[in-house]
Amino acid sequence: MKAILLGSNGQLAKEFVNNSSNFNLELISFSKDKLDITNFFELKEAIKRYMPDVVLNCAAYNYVDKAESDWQAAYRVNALGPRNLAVLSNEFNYTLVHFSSDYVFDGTSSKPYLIYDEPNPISIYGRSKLSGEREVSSLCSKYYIIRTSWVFGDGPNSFPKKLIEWSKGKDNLKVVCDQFSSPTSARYLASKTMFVVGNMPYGTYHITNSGYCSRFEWAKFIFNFLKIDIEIVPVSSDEFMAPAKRPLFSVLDNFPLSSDEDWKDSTINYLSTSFQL
Ligand SMILES: NC(=O)C1=CN([C@@H]2O[C@H](COP(=O)(O)OP(=O)(O)OC[C@H]3O[C@@H](n4cnc5c(N)ncnc54)[C@H](OP(=O)(O)O)[C@@H]3O)[C@@H](O)[C@H]2O)C=CC1
Ligand SMILES: Cc1cn([C@H]2C[C@H](O)[C@@H](COP(=O)(O)OP(=O)(O)O[C@H]3O[C@@H](C)C(=O)[C@@H](O)[C@H]3O)O2)c(=O)[nH]c1=O
Repeated sequence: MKAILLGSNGQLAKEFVNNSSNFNLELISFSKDKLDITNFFELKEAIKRYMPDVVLNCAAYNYVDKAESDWQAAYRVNALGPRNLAVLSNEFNYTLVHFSSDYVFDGTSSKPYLIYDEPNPISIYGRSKLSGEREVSSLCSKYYIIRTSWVFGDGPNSFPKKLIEWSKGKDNLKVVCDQFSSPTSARYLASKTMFVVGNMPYGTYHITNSGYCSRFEWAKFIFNFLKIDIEIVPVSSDEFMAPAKRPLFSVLDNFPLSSDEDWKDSTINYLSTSFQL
């Protein structure tokens, strides 16, 4: 299967690139510098040139706090970019694989969100991602929208890597204990996405690792496993006065898919390879 991948320097993108032969993908990948998804004409040229069967859109504006002020950039990348890709999917007949977020939900539910539950984002980032979903589902027919949560993988932007940075030079670290979701490894997400593309009808899916935890529990798990001696102090989200509100409970029910790998196993695999234990 010939595929174009966009946003190739991201966490998820790297998993597709590194495992392309296992996934049977003849992959042509572009970083933001080489191909910007907000540039319709350059996108069209690339699509016309390579005529892919599939486009994997791993490009996104993921700066949740910054999006509150820099909202035009968030909508440009997370909504107008997917619009370009959806329009071109109709013209060139490729399947569009687009990724979205648990942050499209408001987090007030007491049970995991189904694909049929009504989104109600509470941040600009969440609204921009929901707008991207709507562009894709309304403008093209051959699409997969895949929502996921708390992705960790290669690169400095994953929560585990941020925790290590935040903890440097400290003997205690405050971590929020009132936000719950499923940490999801980029590796698992890429491989389950390929299963969906090969086996499931078009539409919207939830793909996450199984189980869930608070950010506090996840942090404790990570520092324990890495044997880093630091006190992790549970605090409420209010204590950080972050510009963007986060959903408090954004666990995604993977129905009708199964979720085959627990977040703890994925976290251990990731820590063992990323920190060369
Ligand atoms: N990370 C997470 O916790 C979660 C992510 N998701 C979604 O999953 C998908 C993959 O996320 P993840 O791998 O973590 O993302 P990353 O932030 O790791 O990677 C996104 C990539 O997109 C690039 N990019 C930004 N703007 C453009 C543009 N205009 N054109 C082309 N490329 C661009 C970025 O480049 P640069 O860095 O140079 O800007 C970056 O390399 C995204 O859709 C994301 O919204 C959903 C839930 C959770
Ligand atoms: C600095 C600091 C922050 N925090 C908290 C505040 C805030 O709730 C959270 C911020 O961490 P992050 O920046 O990783 O979180 P955030 O950017 O909100 O992560 C989200 O990213 C987007 C892309 C998604 O789609 C979501 O699924 C989710 O992964 O961490 C602590 O608990 N302790 C600290 O010392």
